[in-house]
Amino acid sequence: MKTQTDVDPAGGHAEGFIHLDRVEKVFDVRKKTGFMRSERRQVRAVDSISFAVARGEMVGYIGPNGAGKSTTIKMLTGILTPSGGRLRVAGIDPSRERTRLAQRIGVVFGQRTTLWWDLPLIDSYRLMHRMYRIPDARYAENLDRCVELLELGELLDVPVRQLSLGQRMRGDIAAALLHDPEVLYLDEPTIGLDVVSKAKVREFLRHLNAERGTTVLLTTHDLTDIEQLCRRVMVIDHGRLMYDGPLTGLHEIGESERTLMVDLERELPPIEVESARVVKVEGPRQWLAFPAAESAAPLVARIAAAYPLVDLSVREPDIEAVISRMYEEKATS
Ligand SMILES: Nc1ncnc2c1ncn2[C@@H]1O[C@H](COP(=O)(O)OP(=O)(O)OP(=O)(O)O)[C@@H](O)[C@H]1O
Repeated sequence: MKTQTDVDPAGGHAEGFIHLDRVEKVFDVRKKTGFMRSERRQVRAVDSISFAVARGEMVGYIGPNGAGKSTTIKMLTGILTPSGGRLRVAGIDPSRERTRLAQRIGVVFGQRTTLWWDLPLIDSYRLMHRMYRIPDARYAENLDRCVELLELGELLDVPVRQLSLGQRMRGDIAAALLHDPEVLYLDEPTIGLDVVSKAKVREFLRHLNAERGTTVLLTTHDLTDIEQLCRRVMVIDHGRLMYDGPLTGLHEIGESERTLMVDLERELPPIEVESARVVKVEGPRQWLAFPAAESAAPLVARIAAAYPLVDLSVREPDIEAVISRMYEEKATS
């Protein structure tokens, strides 16, 4: 399997800024097997995973439900202790020095908030200012930057429970960055957001990574997040690392397909065009599947030249489909 390693400026291989060496996490679970009876079972949530992420990289960490993504992130923050292997973040062993590490990392869980529900947004930030003992000047500078880039100005005095999901998510991202962390873990930061909010979050993360060199590990079910933000993606399934490389390579391995949705001026028979096939027609709207590794631009040009095209959009394949194709490929090779 292809693995990227960290290369130090002197030219040799150095330990990654985030470094996992055969890390494991096994949970002991009790399963009821009858009245007053239960059985002990072990769940291997993370199974001998090794990877290195260099400082300043923005990496996608994807996989189906229950694959082991959140467990990995919890070990990287020190919330969970690995059952085996070696793990370091910025040279720190997270489970041994959780408090020291907290000063250097930021975490955003899309499904949960770290903000105080009943307080205005700004009060949560003030509390974090104290909790993290952020020097006043640095706090003011970081807050100003986040307020500007995440468009939070009008929201600072609004209680968190009154914010929309997209506003709350931007508020949470700012909260994770007030203490200037070198690493940001994002677990589903765009889940449930509308198109405009997703675009704002992605734009901000791109800016953060480019301007501040923040190392980002991004967990998502939305492959568009990965496509727009990460040059490198790691795929985990059943606790094991299945792939580590560029997203295009993943599409090639899985021979996955993207979908082009086109709106025509009127109802027409299925479009006939090279390297794509119509999979659905509904009135003047048609859906075409085409290889995910190919650019959509020449396909769109061919359709526009031959058909009365009004509008279009491209949808990425879902992660589950890509991964099941990877398995099919393995089974037949
Ligand atoms: N505290 C726990 N006790 C027992 N089993 C757990 C615990 N936490 C996670 N697991 C199990 O470990 C496996 C991996 O779970 P994990 O939450 O890491 O997956 P995930 O990839 O984050 O999934 P999702 O995308 O659904 O959030 C699952 O089988 C889950 O049931």
